[in-house]
Formats: sequence, C-alpha cells, structure tokens
Amino acid sequence: MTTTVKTDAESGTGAERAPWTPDELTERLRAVSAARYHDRHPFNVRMHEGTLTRAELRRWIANRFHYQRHIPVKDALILAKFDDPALRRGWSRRIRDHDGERPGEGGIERWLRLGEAAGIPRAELWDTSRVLPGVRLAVDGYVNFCRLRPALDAVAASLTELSAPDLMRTRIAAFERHYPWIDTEGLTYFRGRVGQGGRDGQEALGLVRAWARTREEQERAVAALAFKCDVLWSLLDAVSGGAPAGSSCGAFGEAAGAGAGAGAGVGEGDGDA
Ligand SMILES: O=C(O)c1cc(C(=O)O)c2c(n1)C(=O)C(=O)c1cc(C(=O)O)[nH]c1-2
Repeated sequence: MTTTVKTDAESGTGAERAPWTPDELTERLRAVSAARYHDRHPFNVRMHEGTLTRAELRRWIANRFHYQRHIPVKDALILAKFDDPALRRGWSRRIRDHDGERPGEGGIERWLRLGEAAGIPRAELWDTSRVLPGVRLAVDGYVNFCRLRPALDAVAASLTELSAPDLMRTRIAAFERHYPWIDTEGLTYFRGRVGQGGRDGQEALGLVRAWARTREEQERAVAALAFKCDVLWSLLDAVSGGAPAGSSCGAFGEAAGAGAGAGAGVGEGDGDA
C-alpha cells in the first residue's frame, strides 16, 4: 500500500491543518467531555437529585449491565490491535479488572451484586430480558466501533473515563443519601471505579497524546471521544424512555409501555424517592 502525503500547501488548507501541540489536543478532548459527557443527562441529573423511582433505578441497573458485560469484549478487540507486548500487558489489566482473576471477583461480579442489592436476581441480568432496544444499539455501536476502527480511535473513545471518577463520587453520595433501600455493599463497584477509571483514563490519554501526531489523527481522536459521549447519552435516552409497548424489557413493577416518571410500582412502594 502506498500513502501519498500532501503538504499543507498541496492540500490547500494552509496553516489551519498544522497539528495541535499535545496540550492543545488534551484541551480539545476535555472540552468535548465538558460539553457532552453523560453526567449532564437528565436521567443522571434526576438520579443525583434523588427523584428516580425504584423501577427507574432498577431499569438503569439492568440496562447498564448490558454495557458493563461488553466492556471486556471491546477491550479484547482493542488488545488484538496491539503488536507490542508492553501495550498488551497494560491493556489486558482492564479485562482482568472486569472479569476478575477467578470466579466471584471483578467488576462484572460487583455489578451483579449491585443488581441483587436492588432486588434484581443475577439470572435476570444475564438473560438480557430487560435490555431495551436503544441500549442494545448503543452498546453494539461502541463494540463495533472498537472492532472496526484503528487503535487510536478505539483508545480515544475510552477517554470518557477521565470524567468518570467525579461522576462515581457524586453517584455514591446520591445513592447513600436518596436510595437507602439499596444496601451500601451494593455500591462497591462504583467505589472501585473511582481509582480504576482515573488510572485508565490517564493511561489512555498518554497513548492518544503520543499517537495522534498529525492534525487528521488528532481530529479523529476528538471525534472518537464525541462518538463515545453519544453512546453513553443514547443509552440513557433509551433508559429514560422505558419499555416499548407490550414488552417487559424495560419494565420493573410498571405496566409495560409506561415511560419515565410513570413509576407506579406494583406492591413495592415504588414511588418513594
Ligand atoms: O457509570 C458510568 O458513568 C461509567 C462511565 C464510563 C465511561 O465514562 O465511559 C465507564 C464506566 N462507567 C465503567 O464502569 C467502565 O468500566 C468503563 C469502561 C469504559 C471504557 O470505555 O473503556 N468506560 C467506562
């Protein structure tokens, strides 16, 4: 394969195509997160205010599990793009964080325990019966992005994790204050992610800063992060919308077809905040 490299003058774009410095790139990445990260999504805002019903919170836990279980899958797809043993060693730690070193450990197990603390049997999380159509599409979109795009784009998409630790702290405080019906033991997943998310985000940022040298590569990294913000946002849009009519996939003690806010629970004190 031959690659033709055009100078700025040849491509007719002049100085505007000059690469950003690594710090300028970082600033642009942070600006994308500041504008589009899902901490500002109305569903998260309601979660933090304490106004989600039990049914809504269960719907979120069950649907977010679909995202969680696919994180190590997308990380394995990224791993397969690396030909450097040191890179693979570093990235494979993410898979172990989620899958654990042995049965009964790891992030997926901790999310299953969160589900149990909220009254959702683990079999019901595994069998995907609660997964909403929009959540399936958002998660597929992210996995396929990491499958099909170059390593730079796939790693840049994970940079939402730079914003995740603050969100985890807010979430833990909100759960303890507003949703005491969920045993605090169930929050272990979020507690662990404060440190893991920060570390993973910094590691990915170092790689993106080192790899994205041309303006085209830098713009791809920024676009990848924007795409990932859209994945997380779309997931919450779907969770907010609730179950399609006639389906039980988003419903927890609600009539099928009821949307967000219609959390009149069936015999489980659902309306309390
Ligand atoms: O609960 C959240 O808001 C949240 C957000 C994100 C994120 O920002 O991508 C991740 C997680 N959680 C998470 O638990 C997680 O393991 C994770 C991995 C990744 C990733 O893209 O590699 N993001 C996130």
